[in-house]
Amino acid sequence: MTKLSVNINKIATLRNSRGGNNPDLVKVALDCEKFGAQGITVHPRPDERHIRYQDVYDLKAVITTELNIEGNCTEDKFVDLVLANKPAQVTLVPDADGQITSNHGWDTIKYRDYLTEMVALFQKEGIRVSIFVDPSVEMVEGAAQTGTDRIELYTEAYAHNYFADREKSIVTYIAAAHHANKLGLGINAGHDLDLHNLHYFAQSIPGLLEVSIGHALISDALYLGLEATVQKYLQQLNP
Ligand SMILES: CC(=O)[C@@H](O)[C@H](O)COP(=O)(O)O
Ligand SMILES: NCC(=O)COP(=O)(O)O
Repeated sequence: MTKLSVNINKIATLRNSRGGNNPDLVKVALDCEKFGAQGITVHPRPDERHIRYQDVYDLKAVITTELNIEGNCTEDKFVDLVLANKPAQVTLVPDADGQITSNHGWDTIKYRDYLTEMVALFQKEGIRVSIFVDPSVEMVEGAAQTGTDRIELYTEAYAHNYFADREKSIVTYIAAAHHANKLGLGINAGHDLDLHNLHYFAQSIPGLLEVSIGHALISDALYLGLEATVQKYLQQLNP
């Protein structure tokens, strides 16, 4: 079974646009869980333009499914936040300053020693670690050498090319997934997955444990409502 972790960054973006607490981020997270989501993902960024550091404490106190905190572990504030909250999972994403959204995975070969240290630091606290990577056998190989529990395949390229040629767009992901399975790494995936491209991705990737989805899911909820939307995504994953 592939789990759905709902990324609620966009709810925080909407809330922050008026300075109050509408929509209520914690309530949305609890509702996502009530509607069937098996996890909540947040990706705090240093400028706190959506998820604020305090949000992570507030969420950790109440959610009952897995909390997945994504972000850049070269930021001390991020590392401290993760260690203080001890989520079920931390996903290490190599964001550059001022980046609009995530746009590449870690170079797990160049930064292998650094990542090995970070993985050990989080694992020592009982936190499962996932490293965000491009769909490349070499990057999966490098990730395995860090001791990480999982990788998260960066799916922007797949999503972008899905309508032009879905068979071609998934080739590198299948190869990366086979290699991860061979090395005993768990597989997560995310970025720009939506109701069009999710089912084909989930059925094509062997051993896909979790997807984290935010932008499209929250956008769909404007039309369909949050409950129906979460259920539609769950249906695409595990028909
Ligand atoms: C790692 C990843 O692909 C997502 O977390 C994405 O970066 C969401 O972040 P934003 O909501 O800031 O775009
Ligand atoms: N890890 C990917 C994620 O959390 C959500 O990405 P997106 O669906 O907002 O593109």
